Amino acid sequence: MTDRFSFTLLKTDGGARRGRIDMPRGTIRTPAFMPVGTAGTVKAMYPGQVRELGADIILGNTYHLMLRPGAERVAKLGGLHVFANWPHPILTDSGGFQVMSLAQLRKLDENGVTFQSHIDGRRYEMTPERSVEIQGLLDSDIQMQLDECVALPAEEKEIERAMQLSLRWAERSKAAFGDQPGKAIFGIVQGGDNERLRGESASALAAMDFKGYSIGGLAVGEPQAVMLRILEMTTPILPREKPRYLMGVGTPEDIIESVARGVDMFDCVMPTRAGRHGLAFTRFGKVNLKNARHAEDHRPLDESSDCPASRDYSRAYLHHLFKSGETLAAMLLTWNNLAYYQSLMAGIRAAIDEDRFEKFRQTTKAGWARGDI
Ligand SMILES: O=c1[nH]cnc2cc3nc(NCc4cccs4)[nH]c3cc12
Repeated sequence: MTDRFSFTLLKTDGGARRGRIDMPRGTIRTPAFMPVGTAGTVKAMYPGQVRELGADIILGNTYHLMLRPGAERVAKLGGLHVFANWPHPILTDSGGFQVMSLAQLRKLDENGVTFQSHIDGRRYEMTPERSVEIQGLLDSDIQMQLDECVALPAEEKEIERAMQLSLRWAERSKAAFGDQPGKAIFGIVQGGDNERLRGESASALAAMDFKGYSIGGLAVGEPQAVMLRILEMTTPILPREKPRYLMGVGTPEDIIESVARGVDMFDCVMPTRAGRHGLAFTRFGKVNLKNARHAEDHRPLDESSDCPASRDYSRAYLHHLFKSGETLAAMLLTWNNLAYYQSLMAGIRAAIDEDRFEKFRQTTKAGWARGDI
């Protein structure tokens, strides 16, 4: 066990990195996928189940938790780990991204962003200092600076304005966080799809000596090629000995291509949200269980899987559950999808350990391309 945050780069294989983050609440094996637990729950899953699948860390959303049940209330109840019965590391977003995508009547200025709750219309002010205070009240292990993510496509001067503001907010967030050895705050690289601005943002943040670096402003609808091009020129500018976290990414293909370009940590609602809507992720690609072609298919999703949801239920039954709107539908497909994502991450980590990442990447992509037989 350790009393402080530390990242160890264990091995590289081409651009892919194998590492580990040691924190007081546990170790995070990288490359890592963080299931999203927005309101203090990974939807349709028990915490113990999420852990059994191999998740070392989950994500919580500051925006949702500050509105309901409230950061001070979570603190009064012992912090998010006690409240949600997840004793392992938790990473929280700063809330800024959700404010801009969910809240009403948002006003952003130098000091921060004021907004009205999408739940009850109450007014809030989010500043770099308040965001860090809220993440502290949640007892978050890995915290994010407050930033401004612009939607693409956008004018260069608009991207520059938001990137420069985010750098000023990075300084303020880091100052507010202070010195907490057992926790970490990450800077967030912005700059849209503009390589000059991305370089300026990454270089300036590297000089601020954060414990880790998030790459923001992506997975906001841009083509995958744009995301990968930005990654290719950004990760080499970030300190090699610190973790890189690509926010909001992604599909299994996005993840494997981003690992190849030096990313260590991922989070995405894809496996959980898509699962609730009938989309199964498997090693032979995606399967839409609402499709009538499954109505009499007695095969499970993947008989070779060690996950009961993938192995012990027929596609016909899963199809029936979705058509009937049964609660178990979301439970089983979320379970399958998170099992698949964690098995993909375990496969990536083992492949890097054994110097066969490129082979793993080709074989895995071929499996998806083969499609669902
Ligand atoms: O620049 C960012 N700053 C702070 N949080 C983020 C979260 C992000 N999540 C996505 N994509 C996944 C999405 C989830 C919901 C809408 S897009 N992109 C993201 C970018 C940022």
